[in-house]
Amino acid sequence: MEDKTSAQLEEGRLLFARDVDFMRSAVSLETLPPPDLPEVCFAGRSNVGKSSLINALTNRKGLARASNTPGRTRELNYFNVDGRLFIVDLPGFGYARASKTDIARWQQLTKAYLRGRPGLRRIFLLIDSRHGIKAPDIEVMDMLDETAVIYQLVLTKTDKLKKGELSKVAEKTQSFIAKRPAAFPFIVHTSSEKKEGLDVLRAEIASLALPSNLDR
Ligand SMILES: Nc1nc2c(ncn2[C@@H]2O[C@H](COP(=O)(O)OP(=O)(O)OP(=O)(O)O)[C@@H](O)[C@H]2O)c(=O)[nH]1
Ligand SMILES: [Mg+2]
Repeated sequence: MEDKTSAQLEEGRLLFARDVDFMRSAVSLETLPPPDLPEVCFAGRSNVGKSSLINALTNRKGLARASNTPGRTRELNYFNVDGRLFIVDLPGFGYARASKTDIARWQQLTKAYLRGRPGLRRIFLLIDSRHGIKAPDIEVMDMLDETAVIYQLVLTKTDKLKKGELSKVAEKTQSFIAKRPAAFPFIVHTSSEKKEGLDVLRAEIASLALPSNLDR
């Protein structure tokens, strides 16, 4: 994991200490908000912990709807962080308890979004640390490697693993992305449950946001 300076960590903490508001749910590319701010999104297989991580980062339990049932998030949910950045909670891929038509529609929307959204500064691709990188993740990375948007891997639910197990997964994941052209070279380890790795992720996100009012 990347070392952040104390100034970077502080910048991240300050950003997330400010207002974070749910903005809108979009079910089509036409209903996305105008791309007026830089944005980052949380992508990953169903149930990997995208919504929980947004709640943990913002310290707001019910902000993004998390659930035990895979396929909980079905729209692109926009959050406005202090007027400086959008965070987008994406529907998961790889599973959904819904009709085939619905699944196809969500996935088409998500893919179109990931490929062509103006203002999208980084895709955080979440990987369940218990499972590691799976075929559907590779499919998404293949697609992203063809685009100019950088994606960064985030290992989630690290509280479920013993230290030794986690270092093995981390090592494997790190060597996997070393060969990927659009992958950000550092992975982040997080536990929303134990609130670990959040400050590093906050700092990374803050580095992509507009400068704060004070600096503007
Ligand atoms: N132990 C543990 N469980 C977690 C963690 N993060 C999420 N979970 C659990 O994993 C399940 C799925 O979490 P969500 O945040 O809803 O996952 P998601 O990726 O948003 O799922 P979809 O919206 O279906 O794509 C929930 O039961 C969470 O409580 C974590 O850090 N540790
Ligand atoms: Mg979700």
